[in-house]
Amino acid sequence: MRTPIIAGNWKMNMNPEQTAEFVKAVKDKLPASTKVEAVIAAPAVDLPALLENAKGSELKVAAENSYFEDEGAFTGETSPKVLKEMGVDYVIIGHSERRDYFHETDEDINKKAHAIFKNGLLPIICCGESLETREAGKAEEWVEGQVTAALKGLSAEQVSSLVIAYEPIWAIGTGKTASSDQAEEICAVVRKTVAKLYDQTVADKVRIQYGGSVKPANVKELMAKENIDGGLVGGASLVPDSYLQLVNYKD
Ligand SMILES: O=C[C@H](O)COP(=O)(O)O
Repeated sequence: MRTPIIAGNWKMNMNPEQTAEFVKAVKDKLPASTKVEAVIAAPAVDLPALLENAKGSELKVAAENSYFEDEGAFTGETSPKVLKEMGVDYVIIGHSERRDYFHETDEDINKKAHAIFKNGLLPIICCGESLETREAGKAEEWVEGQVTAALKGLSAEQVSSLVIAYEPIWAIGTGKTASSDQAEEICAVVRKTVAKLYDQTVADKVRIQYGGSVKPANVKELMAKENIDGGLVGGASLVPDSYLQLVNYKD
C-alpha cells in the first residue's frame, strides 16, 4: 500500500551542467512513480536545471532545505513559497548535517514542516542518533523525541502524507551501514511513535526511509524490511548508473 520512495540527496555537490547531464542520463529509465517514487534532492542553485530537464519524466524533485517564512529579510534563505511556484515536490528538513553544522533545532524543524505544508509541498523529515547516543542505549528514546517534536501541531492528514527518514549519524558517508535489522528496529520505533501521537491508520500510511551508506548492494535487503519504505541516499545517488540501480531495485 505504501509506495516506496527512493530519494537521492546530492548535498553540496553538482552544478547546473552536471545536473542537466545527470537527468538526461536517467530520465527515460526511471520506474513508474506508482511503483517506486524516484526523487532527487538538489542544492537550490541546481533546482531550475533539475526541474527543466525532469519535465515530463517520472522524476520528482526535492529541495534540501527551506526556511519557515515565505518571504522577507532573511538573507541567504530559501522560500518554501517560491519552491512551490517553481514546481518542487518535496523538501528535506532536519538533516543531521543541518542540525549539527547549522544548529537547527527541533523547533526550527517543526516550524519548517508547517511552512512546507502551508505551501502545498511535502516534507521529508530526518531523524537519527549519534554513535554516542546509540552506545548509551538511548537511540530509541532519542528518535522518538525528534519525531514527536517535528510533528507537533500537524494534522493526521498531513502526517499521513509525509516522509520520515531515519538516518543514524554514524552511518552517514562512513561506509558503515546500519544492519538491516538495526535499521528496521528504529524505523519500527518511528512508526510506533506516529501511532502513539495519532493512530495506527496514520502510522500505516506514513512512509519511512532509511539513510546511511545505502548503495545498490544493500538496497534490496533494506527494502525487504516491513517498516522501511524507502532510502535517502547520499554518495550513491551522484552517479546515474548507481542511482538507476537504486530506484529500479525491484527489477
Ligand atoms: O541524506 C543522505 C544521507 O546523509 C546518507 O548519505 P550517504 O548515503 O552518503 O551515507
